[in-house]
Amino acid sequence: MQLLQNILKDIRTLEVKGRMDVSIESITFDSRQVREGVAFVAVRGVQADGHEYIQKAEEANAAAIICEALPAELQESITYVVVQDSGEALGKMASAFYGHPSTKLKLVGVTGTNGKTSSVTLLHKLFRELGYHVGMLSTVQNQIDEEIIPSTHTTPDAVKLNELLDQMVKAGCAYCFMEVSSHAMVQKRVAGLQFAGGVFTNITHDHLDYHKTFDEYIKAKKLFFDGLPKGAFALVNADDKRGAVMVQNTKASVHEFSLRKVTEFKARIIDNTIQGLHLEVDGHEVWCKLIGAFNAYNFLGVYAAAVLLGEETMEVLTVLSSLDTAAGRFDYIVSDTQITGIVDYAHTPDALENVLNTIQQIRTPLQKVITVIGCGGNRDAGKRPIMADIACRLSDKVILTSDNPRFEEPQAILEDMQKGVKPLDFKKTLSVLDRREAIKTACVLAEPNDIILVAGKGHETYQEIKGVKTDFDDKQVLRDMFQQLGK
Ligand SMILES: CC(=O)N[C@H]1[C@@H](OP(=O)(O)OP(=O)(O)OC[C@H]2O[C@@H](n3ccc(=O)[nH]c3=O)[C@H](O)[C@@H]2O)O[C@H](CO)[C@@H](O)[C@@H]1O[C@H](C)C(=O)N[C@@H](C)C(=O)N[C@H](CCC(=O)O)C(=O)O
Ligand SMILES: Nc1ncnc2c1ncn2[C@@H]1O[C@H](COP(=O)(O)OP(=O)(O)OP(=O)(O)O)[C@@H](O)[C@H]1O
Ligand SMILES: N[C@H](CCC[C@H](N)C(=O)O)C(=O)O
Ligand SMILES: [Mg+2]
Repeated sequence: MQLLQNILKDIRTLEVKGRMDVSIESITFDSRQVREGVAFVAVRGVQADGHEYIQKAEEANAAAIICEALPAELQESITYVVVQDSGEALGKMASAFYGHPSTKLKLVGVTGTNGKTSSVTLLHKLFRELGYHVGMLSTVQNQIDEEIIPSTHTTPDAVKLNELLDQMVKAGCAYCFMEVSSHAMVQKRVAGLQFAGGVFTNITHDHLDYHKTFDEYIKAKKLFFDGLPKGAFALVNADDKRGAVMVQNTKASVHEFSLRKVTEFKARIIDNTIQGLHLEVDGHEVWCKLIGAFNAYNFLGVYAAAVLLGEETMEVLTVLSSLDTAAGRFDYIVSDTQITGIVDYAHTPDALENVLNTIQQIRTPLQKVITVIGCGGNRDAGKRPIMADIACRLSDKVILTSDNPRFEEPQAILEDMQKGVKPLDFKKTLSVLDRREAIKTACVLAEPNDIILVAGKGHETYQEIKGVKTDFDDKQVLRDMFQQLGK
């Protein structure tokens, strides 16, 4: 319970109608959650405008309504507050409501197209091993030490986010490592948070359904670094050509890591095998369980962040070398006939290319590569033909299929992908709409020692069709098919 005036202390209000000393039991941006004592914040979204639900919030006896424009008629019993940007106000209000939890631990955000989950998972495991209580917010799951809290978004909404940070503070966490998505930046889900540091992994094609242009997508990611305070660190991958742009206007101290240039933190890949990476990091030789050149970036970024947070170099490298990454990232099983089935969350062109390049680097000339790939519905359609083309270029056989069609027609998504298949590759490509059947087909086609890559869903344990999620786990399906087919 908090007084409205305390929650709004750091927010510039344009107009106030009613008492500011009312008690607020909770904050919501969803009229369906409004009860007596609740403050409703009207936010403009993609599907709807929260301002259209102000009447619903009034009917549900909201204590206060925070909005960008007042409704025509006001209720006596409700306090109305007009702000410039209600999304930003929501973030700051949520932070104040929970007593600014982000200032009571060290909060580090990781942003970029790929590698966020891998990085925060490694950071969480590393700092646990170093003896700290640690929180994590990620696409796969949120965590407070070993307690798992299911996650619905890569970056939760501002209210949930501050509630989780508050729980972390109460559990004695010294750190929280979180993913910061570009959607979160545009929607100001992290407004009002105090970050101790930020990490940029890379930026490539994704989410253009939402951001419209690549420039807008870059701007969304850059906003995160623009907002970092003095005293925080801004750590960027200098091998990504947008690394420098990210930190152009930041007040934080800039640090770089690279595999190709001479920067403060640097690494070199000595060997890259299915057992893991052999690296040289800042002059020290290390082996790690992570697979693929792209994971050398994740390893180096995590190492650099830990050193910037004051940890000792050798201790960090020793612990990191023993860690696994997140579930569903280059996760593999080997069948009785030595077929390797890899499950990976590559759902962007860059990720798919990286994973397939890794497979090409570690396979023997006799091993065929069979790729099963789909693209999500109601998401960036531009990446569909590109991903199909990459799959064809780097595999011996490709099975195009479905990946969370959501509200789109699976067949239409498949046709978008097929447009990327070059005539020369028609022969190596099959389209199998049903994902289970597609994985089965890959297993039927595979001969002993071959490699099957099932890409796009990684850790996900469902298939989402028309708003309904049904159980589906790529790794389990692979296991079942190997067994069923006696492979
Ligand atoms: C496109 C997008 O990001 N949408 C998010 C957004 O919803 P929206 O803008 O569609 O909201 P809306 O339906 O237009 O409604 C506008 C406002 O009216 C309110 N409303 C609506 C109906 C009603 O009856 N009453 C009411 O008050 C809503 O609560 C909302 O505040 O705000 C919601 C609340 O925070 C999010 O749950 C929702 O995430 C949807 C489910 C989603 O799928 N988001 C994905 C794309 C996403 O956020 N992904 C990123 C990145 C993924 C990655 O690459 O890792 C993530 O961080 O997860
Ligand atoms: N540093 C990296 N650079 C390029 N590709 C990567 C990198 N790390 C991981 N990948 C690839 O991207 C996929 C997704 O990785 P990860 O889950 O860590 O990214 P993410 O940024 O969290 O993605 P999302 O935005 O969906 O949450 C992996 O399965 C792998 O194929
Ligand atoms: N976080 C990503 C996940 C995509 C995963 C893929 N399986 C799909 O459903 O498109 C997104 O929301 O775009
Ligand atoms: Mg993620």
